[in-house]
Formats: sequence, C-alpha cells, structure tokens
Amino acid sequence: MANQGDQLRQWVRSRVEETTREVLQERIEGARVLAVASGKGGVGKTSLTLNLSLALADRGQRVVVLDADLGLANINILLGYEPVYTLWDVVERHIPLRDTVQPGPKGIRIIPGGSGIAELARLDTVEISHIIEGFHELEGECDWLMIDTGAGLSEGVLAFVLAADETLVVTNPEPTALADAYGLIKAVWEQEGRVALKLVMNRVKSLDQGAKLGQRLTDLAQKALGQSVEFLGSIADDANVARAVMRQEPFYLAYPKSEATMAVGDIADRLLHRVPPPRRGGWGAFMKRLMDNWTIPGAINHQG
Ligand SMILES: Nc1ncnc2c1ncn2[C@@H]1O[C@H](COP(=O)(O)OP(=O)(O)OP(=O)(O)O)[C@@H](O)[C@H]1O
Repeated sequence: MANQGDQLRQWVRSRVEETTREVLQERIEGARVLAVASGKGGVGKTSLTLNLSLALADRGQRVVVLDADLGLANINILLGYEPVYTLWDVVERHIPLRDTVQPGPKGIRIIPGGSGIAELARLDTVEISHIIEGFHELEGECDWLMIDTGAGLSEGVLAFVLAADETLVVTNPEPTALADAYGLIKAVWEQEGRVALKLVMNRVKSLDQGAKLGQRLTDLAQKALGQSVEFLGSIADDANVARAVMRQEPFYLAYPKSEATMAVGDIADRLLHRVPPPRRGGWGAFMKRLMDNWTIPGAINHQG
C-alpha cells in the first residue's frame, strides 16, 4: 500500500499534469490573430501577408485575410479581382460580414477592408457588436486571421498591432526601413502591448545578411527596451516576386520553386512548429481591443 508521502507525490504530479493540460489548451484553442505590419511603406508587407497565407493553407490551415491597408485594396490587386463588398458595406449598409468574404486560391478567404477600416473608429456600441458578432461567427471555421495593416503607424495601424495575438514586423535591409521597424517595436513597447512580436527580413541579398540584420534588430529591442522579438527568417530579393505582381498572381503559386516561395514556406513552418503565443480570447476579444486601442494617442496619423 502506498504511504502518505507517495500519495502526496502522486497528487502533486496529477495536479501538475492537469495544470499543464489547461495551459496548453489555452495556447492551442481558437484561431490565431496575426497582424503584418511595417514601419516603412513598400517593404513587402502585402506580398508577405498573401503568400504566407497561401503557405499556411498548403499546410492544412484555414486562413482568412483581412485587408486592412487603407491605401489601396492591395490584396485584391495582387489576386487580380474587384471586391463586391468591403467592410464599408458592413459598417454603412449593415451587409453581413460573411457576404464580404471573397474566395481566394488554396481555399484562403479574403475580407476587403476598404474605407470601412477608417469607419471602425466612429462606430457606436451596437454597431461594434454587429461587427464583433460577424467575426465571431467566422472564427469557428478558421485557424488564422491574417491582417494586412497599413504602412507606418497611421490610421489605426497601431490599434491592429496591439490588438492581435501576434504581430509580424516586416522590414528590408535599408537603414531607413530598419529604423522604422525599430520605431514600430518601440511604439508597441511604449503602450506595454501584450502582443507577441516577430520579425521577417525581406529582400535580403543573402540569408546570412538577413540573419545578421535580424539578430542586430532583435538584440537592440531586447537591450534598449527589454522587448523580446522573435526572428522568423528572411526572404531573398527575388525577381520572381515582381514578375508575379505583373501577372497579378501570388509568387507562391506562379513560381513555386522560387527562393521567395521556399523562404515563405520556412516561415510558415516556423509559425506552426514553434510554441504559439497564448490566445487572447478569440476574434471577439480582438475586435473589442481594436476599438479600445483606436483612441491611443499616436495610433492615428502619426508616421514613423
Ligand atoms: N522579396 C522580394 N523580392 C523582390 N521584390 C519584392 C520582394 N518583396 C516585395 N517586393 C516588391 O516590392 C513592392 C512592394 O511590395 P508590397 O506591395 O508587398 O509592399 P507593402 O509593404 O505592402 O507596401 P505598402 O506600404 O504600399 O502597403 C512590390 O512591387 C513587390 O514586387
């Protein structure tokens, strides 16, 4: 018969197992909300959002992409189609969110934000709950909500970044782009954001250059701010990317053997195989944080 000491040890072990299970459950349940952002414009944010979404879809993931870039409906241009409805129709005309969803390649689905993104800022509680409900309904069918934000910190970009579970900061090797990427990381740190930050170096000359620059930026964030940023990898400067843009086809599909496609595949693998950040309450909670964050000073019309 087990003595009291053994019984106690057994009880402690089962409690530890139970708690671990609960923690893991919290980590793996619900769709992940990932915002893609950059300090500087034109560094490849939209291109990464779309092609990474396809790579995730290729790995069995169900992905919804929210095109929240106010400038242009870029995702649609990259895919070569006109959206029927955008988030604007949801906000202004009360069209169900589901009706805005456009089918994309490999089963990904796209929600064109259009000018509806700016409108989100002035919604009242009833209108917000209508939007939240729409997102909540879609969440059950998805593993990822990928958000293509605008460049810099303008027009609520910081609100999206702070509301997501994780934000992927994209930069290229140019000193100005690196400085602006650091500015974005610092802005998250200043707001004591709980979002998990990740970094991708785009348009590198070599993977070695990317790794060095990535290390330098993540070290700086850690030393100067105490802010951890996980480096996810680099994408080569690849002429196939521009070729695919001209064909209005994602490079992941048009050039499946290109360096850029391989790199995006590796980044998708890292996202899937490294420990995911804890979920922060699903899409409803994400939308709620988004609205709350929108009023942060500097979240609107503040560049760099
Ligand atoms: N790895 C790459 N190799 C070569 N060209 C690239 C690469 N990534 C992006 N580009 C080119 O850079 C240009 C800008 O890309 P993209 O539109 O994705 O940038 P963005 O950061 O989303 O821009 P914006 O700030 O306007 O939203 C595109 O024309 C694309 O062809």
